[in-house]
Amino acid sequence: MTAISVIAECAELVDGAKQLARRFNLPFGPSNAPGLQLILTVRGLVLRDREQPKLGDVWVDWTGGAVAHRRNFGGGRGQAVAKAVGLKKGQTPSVLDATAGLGRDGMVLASLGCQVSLVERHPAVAALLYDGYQRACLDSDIGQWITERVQCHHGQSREMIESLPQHDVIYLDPMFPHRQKSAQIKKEMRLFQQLVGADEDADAVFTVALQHAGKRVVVKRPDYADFIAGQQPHHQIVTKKNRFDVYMTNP
Ligand SMILES: C[S@@+](CC[C@H](N)C(=O)[O-])C[C@H]1O[C@@H](n2cnc3c(N)ncnc32)[C@H](O)[C@@H]1O
Repeated sequence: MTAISVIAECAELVDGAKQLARRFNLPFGPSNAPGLQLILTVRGLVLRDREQPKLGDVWVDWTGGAVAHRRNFGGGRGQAVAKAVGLKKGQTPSVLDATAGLGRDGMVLASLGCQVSLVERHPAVAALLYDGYQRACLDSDIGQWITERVQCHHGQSREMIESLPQHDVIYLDPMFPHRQKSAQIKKEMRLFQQLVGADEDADAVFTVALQHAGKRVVVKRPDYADFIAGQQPHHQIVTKKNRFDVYMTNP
């Protein structure tokens, strides 16, 4: 795993940054530590590569930017991810997003009315996710429904799937090696890949998900990827770059 340390942007944030480091079991400081840094700033928690600052910062912002744009103009229930989980008029399934990452897909589903449990195992990604969640809960536009519909969990999804109450849908979007040359991959995604690496246990998580999902398991894959665990889905929703393989648990 890439080395990562937590630091504060200014003296007033040092206590908060130390608390965060303890909560996610990450080292605090020093400010010149090599590798990646989680920096607590006045606008929120950001991930930065000290040696490659041009890659920019990664953070979770559900109130503005691309996530808000997708929420407002992304196509609502017509979006592929919504169709894949079975969102229809009068049907808003509960979703356990077992590979939450920065929570973008989960957020789309919550904005459309689903109860969403986000599960993320990587401590730095989970810290970014919690930070974005806490800020979103306080937002005057989206805070109320975020608080009512979204829960964040830090842990291994196999364990969380077994311990959380049953959800209608288990959603999986494991990291998949990119086919493009690295220069073509979005800078943010490069930083994220460097941090998280490959999700080698995806097939095992899928097997547990099939045993526990109330209605279906949905797996997001790049268009060139094989089926997860070599298993043919019951149906697929295909977009330009991705597909959503849908496995019904009671076909
Ligand atoms: C491709 S990203 C997901 C992106 C996400 N769908 C989004 O919209 O932001 C995959 C994430 O799943 C997490 N992950 C993979 N396997 C996991 C597991 N078994 N338990 C918990 N988290 C897992 C990885 O750490 C990574 O952050």
